[in-house]
Amino acid sequence: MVLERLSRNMFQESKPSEYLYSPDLLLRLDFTKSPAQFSPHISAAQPGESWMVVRPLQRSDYDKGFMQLLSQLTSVGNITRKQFDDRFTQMKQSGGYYVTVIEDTRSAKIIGSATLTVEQKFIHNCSLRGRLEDVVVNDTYRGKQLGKLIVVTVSLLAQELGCYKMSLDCKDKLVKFYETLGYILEPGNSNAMNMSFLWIAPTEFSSILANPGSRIRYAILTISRRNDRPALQTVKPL
Ligand SMILES: CC(=O)SCCNC(=O)CCNC(=O)[C@H](O)C(C)(C)COP(=O)(O)OP(=O)(O)OC[C@H]1O[C@@H](n2cnc3c(N)ncnc32)[C@H](O)[C@@H]1OP(=O)(O)O
Repeated sequence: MVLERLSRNMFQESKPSEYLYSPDLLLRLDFTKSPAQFSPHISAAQPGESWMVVRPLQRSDYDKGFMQLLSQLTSVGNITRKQFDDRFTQMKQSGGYYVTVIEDTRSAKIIGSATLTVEQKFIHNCSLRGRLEDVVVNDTYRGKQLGKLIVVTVSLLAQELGCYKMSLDCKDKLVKFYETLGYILEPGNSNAMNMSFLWIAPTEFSSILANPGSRIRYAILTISRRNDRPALQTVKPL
């Protein structure tokens, strides 16, 4: 019955759109395996409202506010439909990308998203490791368990796909949130370290050259081209 409903929600689109990965994978998730407490109980198959569906990203989600949702998490840039389409195709072809969303089907808007990426390893007998990325819930829908729902969904998906562990980076204030979902700060092994490379889109690049020092207080020392895009390779604070 539940599976029937989820399948119906997933396929009942007036114009079917391509999924990033098979929606069947989400039908197999067993929410009783998660330590997360839901009150009332909800799951990917039964998100608690008839107008809500948890599913893989679709190509048509560009028109359902997916990029606008991501902009509540971090800077996104002006992504054109072609850029979105190309990236969707690359993610699908490479495998290992499980961008999962929650849609409000009343407004045809994406209201939550989280990404599982699966790394293939040689260690631990050619194991798989999951990484949780880009978790966001639309600000008008927060506090209704949707953050928990989307994180638990992709975490169980990682387990279903055979990952031996799942990791994430987050701000200090979110540690408690993730702890309630089964993530653990391991003593002596919980430092996130980053080396940031400042990539810059061609349009932003020209605007910085036109207005040196206006938005970014760095001097450009060398410029390289990578993936056919100009990029700052070395920067020095002014
Ligand atoms: C790996 C990563 O991507 S880290 C990046 C996380 N994303 C962001 O910071 C983007 C902006 N924030 C958001 O989109 C949302 O606030 C989210 C995704 C963090 C949480 O979404 P919500 O739908 O509000 O979460 P949900 O309703 O499931 O809340 C679950 C619990 O976490 C707590 N919680 C939620 N957000 C926060 C927060 N920002 N700080 C502290 N606690 C929080 C809630 O109080 C709730 O606690 P309770 O179960 O005791 O009532």
